[in-house]
Amino acid sequence: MSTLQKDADGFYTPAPEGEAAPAASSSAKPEDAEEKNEDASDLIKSTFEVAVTLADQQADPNSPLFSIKTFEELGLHADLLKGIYDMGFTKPSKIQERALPLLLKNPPQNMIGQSQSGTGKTAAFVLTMLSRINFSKNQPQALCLAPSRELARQIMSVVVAMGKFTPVQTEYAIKDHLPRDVTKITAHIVVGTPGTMFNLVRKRILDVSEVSVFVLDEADNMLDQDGLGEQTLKVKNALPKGKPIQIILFSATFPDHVRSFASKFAPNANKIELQKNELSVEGIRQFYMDCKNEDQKYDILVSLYKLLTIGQSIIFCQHRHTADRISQRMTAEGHKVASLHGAKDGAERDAIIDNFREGREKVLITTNVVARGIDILQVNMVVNYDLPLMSERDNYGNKADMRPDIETYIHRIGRTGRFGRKGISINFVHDKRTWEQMHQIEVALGREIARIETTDLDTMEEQMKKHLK
Ligand SMILES: Nc1ncnc2c1ncn2[C@@H]1O[C@H](COP(=O)(O)OP(=O)(O)OP(=O)(O)O)[C@@H](O)[C@H]1O
Repeated sequence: MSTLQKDADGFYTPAPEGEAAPAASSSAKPEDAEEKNEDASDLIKSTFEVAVTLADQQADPNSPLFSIKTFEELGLHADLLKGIYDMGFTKPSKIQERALPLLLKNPPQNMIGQSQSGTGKTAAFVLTMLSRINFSKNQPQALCLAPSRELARQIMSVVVAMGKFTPVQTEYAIKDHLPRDVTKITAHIVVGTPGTMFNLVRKRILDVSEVSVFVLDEADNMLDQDGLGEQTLKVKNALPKGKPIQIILFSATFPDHVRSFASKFAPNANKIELQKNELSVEGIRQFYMDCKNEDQKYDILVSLYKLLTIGQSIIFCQHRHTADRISQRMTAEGHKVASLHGAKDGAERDAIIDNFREGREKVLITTNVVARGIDILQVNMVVNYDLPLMSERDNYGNKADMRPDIETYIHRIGRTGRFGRKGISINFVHDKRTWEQMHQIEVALGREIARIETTDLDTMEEQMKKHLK
């Protein structure tokens, strides 16, 4: 069992002996030393460290329940354990080790949990929702919000898989999903996007009087005042007052400007936080290519096609019209690519992501709509055709893309390198401004982004094969 000590800032960190090595020493491990037949949990063992702050100052961090090493130690119902093992999970990942004992404790406590992309946050909150349902009541008891329908559908697939041996009933709160004449949702767990979830509450189709768990996945995005924050807050404000509701916020990123709002949204939460220099996983090797101009970005993307299809790849553009334009052009030139963005209708979006998930499409050209949360293990390459930028208002109040959006960058590249796997990201830069924006990202993350000559695809292929091996 891990031994924890309190540091000067009041964070609990593992004592030096026994526990996992911190990031610096684990990065010194030669890549080749990775054993090929380790089980999946071993792959992500000790690649990062988290700081845990307990809301309850009296809690004993040395208690055996503070961090678990097996799912059995959680005292879960046998049907849930069966679900976990049926999914092929043998032991908890680091975030699950740390978060689950705190999440499952009674009386329930709020949680603000941060861990890198692809490290198993979903299972932590899904297991919490499932373990808090009273299956004899046919009423919604747990709500989960995500920023996109694609992510809501993926989370639901985890609820269904993990709850396979339980009588759990589920429902979506995503656009155009429920039949128009529906009057009442009786499912135990409802997963969806904030606008649709609020509409269902407002129309009294979704009765929230029995809700006891409220989860925000990609919480920093869900609380962002310029984006989904308003709708998310409306859902929260509709929840019953004077009744304890466990609020759970998870993300790989919590930028400073949302941290204080998150603490108000989930008061007295137990907190699990990453260090600033540990925000991206080590398995993702980052490159950039210096393109002559915008036009050459397209030519280079086409020349990369063979590499893009070695496994699966996601190409991120800043705007929908760019994603459409390059996918139409590539298709016309005989390449097989799919494009996905928020202007397509729900059914089409579902079909596109399902085709990609099943491997029927190998290259997905998209926008930030799938930057967060999407978990497709075969994706080994991410291309930032356009770097992610923050929209800011210019002097005339018009929206202009300016500063690099560090959080979105972390989430975008995190679509590869899932759960200890290896991945590659390539950024296209084409002038001084885009190079500087990329450099700011490099500095913020403290990880090298290596240059690859645009003409040197052989080196790229070599590097890629070596890294992904
Ligand atoms: N204990 C475990 N053992 C084996 N595989 C696991 C375990 N926990 C999670 N996984 C797998 O790891 C992958 C990544 O998990 P998940 O999608 O929950 O990551 P995440 O932390 O939510 O990432 P992101 O920040 O990108 O949303 C999934 O394919 C999941 O099935």
